[in-house]
Amino acid sequence: MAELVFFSGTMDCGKSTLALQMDHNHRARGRGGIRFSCNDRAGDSTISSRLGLRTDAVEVESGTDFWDEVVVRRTSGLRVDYLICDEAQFYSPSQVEQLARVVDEMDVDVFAFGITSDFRTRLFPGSQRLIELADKVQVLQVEALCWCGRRATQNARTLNGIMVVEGEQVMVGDVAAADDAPFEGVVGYETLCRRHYMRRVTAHGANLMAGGDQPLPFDVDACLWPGAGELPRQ
Ligand SMILES: Nc1ncnc2c1ncn2[C@@H]1O[C@H](COP(=O)(O)OP(=O)(O)O)[C@@H](O)[C@H]1O
Ligand SMILES: Cc1cn([C@H]2C[C@H](O)[C@@H](COP(=O)(O)O)O2)c(=O)[nH]c1=O
Repeated sequence: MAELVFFSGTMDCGKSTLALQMDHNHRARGRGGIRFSCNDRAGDSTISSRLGLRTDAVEVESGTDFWDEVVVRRTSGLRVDYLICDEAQFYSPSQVEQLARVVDEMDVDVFAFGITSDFRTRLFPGSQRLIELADKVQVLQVEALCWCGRRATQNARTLNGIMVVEGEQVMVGDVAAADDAPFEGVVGYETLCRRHYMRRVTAHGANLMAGGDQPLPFDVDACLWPGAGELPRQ
């Protein structure tokens, strides 16, 4: 029996890598699938992994109807046994409902991959609907880490390395490597543990507080930015 599975986690925990691996494994056994993505960092109509893999995909737009996408291919004789749905946090709730219908009424497996919550810790509407409807929600085994070494559970948005809590929900961007200096005016992301998210301490902020010459991690938990410790307002 087909299933709707949501593989979820923070940014940079290996979701797109797993999406490409699952597609490869199913295809290698003769199954037919369609790859979808939405707003991938590498550009439209692409699934890209930070491990270096990159494959073409159908770009999901606001008018995309997953039911029609499967029907059109099956009608023209193509085999569709499964869908790979990357960046699924950006799909609309009604598109997620279409995915559930494709599973139940066409017996197509749907493997969806996406981040659960946004830079304000709020669920993306697409992720919320997936959590509500999925047969299984699987948290990825590879843990993204906070600069302090704890498991990262939050995706912070940064500007010049400083965490921001105001802005549009959707802003395509990437996480920086630990030794990259934050670029002037560039919006980025950083995975943080809840404690450092709540206190708004990014790696850059922690380095500044440590005087810049002390290797991380160190104990900055007594040092707080003004406003840190408050939950970001909606
Ligand atoms: N140079 C590297 N060597 C080994 N693993 C890497 C390297 N760069 C990235 N990775 C792995 O790739 C993961 C990110 O994979 P990716 O599929 O792009 O994540 P996601 O789609 O969840 O944002 C990292 O957590 C890390 O495990
Ligand atoms: C937290 C957050 C993230 N995004 C964007 C940034 C990236 O383009 C994607 C996540 O991609 P990944 O493959 O999981 O790294 O989402 C956003 O638009 N808004 C946010 O709040």
